[in-house]
Amino acid sequence: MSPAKLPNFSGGVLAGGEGRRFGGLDKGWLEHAGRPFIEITLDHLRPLASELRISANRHLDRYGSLGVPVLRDRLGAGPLAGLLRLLETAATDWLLSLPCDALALPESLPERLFARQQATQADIVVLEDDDGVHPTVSLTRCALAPDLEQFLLSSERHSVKDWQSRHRTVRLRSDGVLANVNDPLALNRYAQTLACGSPAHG
Ligand SMILES: Nc1nc2c(ncn2[C@@H]2O[C@H](COP(=O)(O)OP(=O)(O)OP(=O)(O)O)[C@@H](O)[C@H]2O)c(=O)[nH]1
Repeated sequence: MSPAKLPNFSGGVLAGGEGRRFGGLDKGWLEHAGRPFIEITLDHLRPLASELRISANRHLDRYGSLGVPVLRDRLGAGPLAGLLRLLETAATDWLLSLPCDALALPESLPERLFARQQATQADIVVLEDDDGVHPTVSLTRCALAPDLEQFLLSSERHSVKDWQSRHRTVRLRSDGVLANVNDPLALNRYAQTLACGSPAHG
């Protein structure tokens, strides 16, 4: 699918986590190559999405200074809480979500997610690579927002995979690099592989 044929979609960056593996730092504001993670991640979506939003729970003014609406969680915990806010306020039928530490993405990811959705008529498409499934790198039908709200109200475990498994969810096998850096080791490894000229899985 060419960029010109992409359906309208909403781009959402999940940046509301506690960043425990980074010592509690706000991951969106960590830097790689002199740029905050949040800016690098937004750039993946900026040229293609019809609207962009950030889901965050601290440093709201700072996130707001990026010129993108910022949504604070209202219900639930973990990435699903952010996903709910992004889904229920989207002005489009589809949400493409990314974690705020998505420093590198497989090429043409939006086109490939939509192509997989159209081929399968799934409600959710999640990215999978050699490291496993990445539930927050996904395309989700926004009409699922009321179901997600019910799920958050009724379940104790707020696992993204558990919620996605209630719906027609398919995987998109990645044939490229996804660098989402969850801890300092992964960030160092990513920086080193870039310095050697060959980005590797993060
Ligand atoms: N809005 C929102 N986003 C969240 C929440 N928890 C995690 N996220 C985001 O979801 C994505 C995946 O989260 P994780 O990497 O599993 O968790 P994290 O809190 O960022 O990091 P750790 O504390 O080290 O596990 C990240 O981009 C987080 O910022 C939350 O409670 N609310």
